[in-house]
Amino acid sequence: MKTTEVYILGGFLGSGKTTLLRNILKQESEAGRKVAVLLNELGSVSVDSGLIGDDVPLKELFDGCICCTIQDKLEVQLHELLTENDLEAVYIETTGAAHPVEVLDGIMSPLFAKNLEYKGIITVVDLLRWRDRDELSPQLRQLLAEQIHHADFILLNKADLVSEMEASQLIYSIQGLNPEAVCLLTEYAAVSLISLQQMQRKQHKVHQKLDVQSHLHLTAVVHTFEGAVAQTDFEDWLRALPETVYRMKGYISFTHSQYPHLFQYSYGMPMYMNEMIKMPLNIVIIGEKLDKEMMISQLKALEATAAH
Ligand SMILES: Nc1nc2c(ncn2[C@@H]2O[C@H](COP(=O)(O)OP(=O)(O)OP(=O)(O)O)[C@@H](O)[C@H]2O)c(=O)[nH]1
Repeated sequence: MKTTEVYILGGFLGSGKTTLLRNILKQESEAGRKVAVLLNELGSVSVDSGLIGDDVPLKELFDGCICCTIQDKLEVQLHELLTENDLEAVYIETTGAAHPVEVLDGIMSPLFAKNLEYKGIITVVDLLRWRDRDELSPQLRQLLAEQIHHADFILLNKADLVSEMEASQLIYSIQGLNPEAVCLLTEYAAVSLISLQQMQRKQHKVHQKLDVQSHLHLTAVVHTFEGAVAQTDFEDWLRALPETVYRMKGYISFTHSQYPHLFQYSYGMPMYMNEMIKMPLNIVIIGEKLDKEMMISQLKALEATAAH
């Protein structure tokens, strides 16, 4: 399997995600790249899939939001898409009510994390809704703010519906929540594919200038264990992790048992399940401000200690 780029399209209900997706697919098709789409709809009738051409492999996830109910299904469908098609990129349109951490968690499976190049989160913001955010419930306002905070690329959409003066005030407030993301004022989510493809490179440049610690965006670190580790050492390592590690999952082999354990970690709580077969010993770590090199070298050190 070759490496496939993965983009997450997020943003509140009605902000313009489908409009963006259609726009991207048109450009992808013109560029001759083979891409697929994962659509997540709330409810069980597909509305958006009719908008996508027949030549684009498509999987739909019904009845629930990627984050809450159907992560396992998402994993299977993504796996099928990746193995059945030689894909350049996968676009995942999330329900407007999805939290970015949960979505990234849903796609970063230890089974195929190595075949994915996670490019980032593109958030579409409806400028009218953002202007009138005080009318929303505190929970929804919080979700909108989180979607902006975690984005790597923000489309300030429906610019035609606000005045220039309003637009500049709204941009200012959005950049305040996420100074590092690329912000673009758009009408009907008109954005060039090239600028989306470059988003990581741009970020990278910014990082070099700034302190690595000030990096705000969600990161997924993937490590493959070569051997077993001692459970007590591993748990010491867990306890010392920063609070910005939100999720971990993977297969881990402990020195005391023959088969690996499925390991899940969510906001500080580890959970283990016995596996009865050999699994690839990949572990995925999701969080903010993660020091990838340091984490991997710490995990390697645990393996080295166990091997002696
Ligand atoms: N005026 C205006 N309307 C827009 C713009 N972008 C999208 N729309 C319209 O807004 C509506 C919602 O757009 P969608 O692309 O379906 O939004 P969505 O985020 O996919 O919506 P959900 O799937 O319900 O979450 C559609 O009627 C679009 O035509 C824009 O820039 N300006």
